Amino acid sequence: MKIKICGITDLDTAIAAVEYGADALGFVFAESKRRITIDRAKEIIKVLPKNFLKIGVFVNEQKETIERILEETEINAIQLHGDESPDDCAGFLTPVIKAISIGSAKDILKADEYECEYLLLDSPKGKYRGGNGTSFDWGVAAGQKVKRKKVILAGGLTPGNVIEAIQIVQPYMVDVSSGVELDGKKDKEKIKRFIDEVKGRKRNGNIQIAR
Ligand SMILES: O=C(O)c1ccccc1NCC(=O)[C@H](O)[C@H](O)COP(=O)(O)O
Repeated sequence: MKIKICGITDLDTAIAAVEYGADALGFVFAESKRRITIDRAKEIIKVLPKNFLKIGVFVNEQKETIERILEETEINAIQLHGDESPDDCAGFLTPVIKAISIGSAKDILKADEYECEYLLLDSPKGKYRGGNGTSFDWGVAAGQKVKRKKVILAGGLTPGNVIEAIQIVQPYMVDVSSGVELDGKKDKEKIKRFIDEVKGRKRNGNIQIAR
């Protein structure tokens, strides 16, 4: 099971998350309380391992802007978290994650229209387009076959609920932001607890992972 920690804004947290065992970090370039500047992202990314998965999160952004940020920052995957069409998601040289808000099972079927490598299932949009700390009904996504795509589960995950969510949805990766924060800031202790839970470091028994 892979783990993405999203909404990284400082080097200390980024390094800690990598050391604890995160597989991917997300940097939000859209309107958000976690928005990061290109310069700050560059400072963090240059310290991270070259092949580590560094994901830029965008909402309805111009393709040229995304490509410029990719070039400047060495971000190596993009997450499109707005109303991007299948055409908007095509033609990038880096892997694309399309985020879909899940209200009902038919929302997952929309995914078939997209040719991207990853599909991120998130709760319906709140004030910003993501990172709202609310979950959707995981039962809706249980056992859904998403053709040719790796599923990333997001939305309201915490160290306390992530194992149940994994058991129900059986994703390829889990993604967390609010659930590893304290007073609106990333909290290293919570990040460690989240990662330890998912990696099974403090648990007895096995969880069945299908993908
Ligand atoms: O995190 C944000 O502030 C954000 C703002 C605008 C678009 C996307 C955003 N985050 C995307 C993510 O991948 C989050 O990790 C995902 O929505 C889950 O967030 P949370 O429910 O807070 O764990």
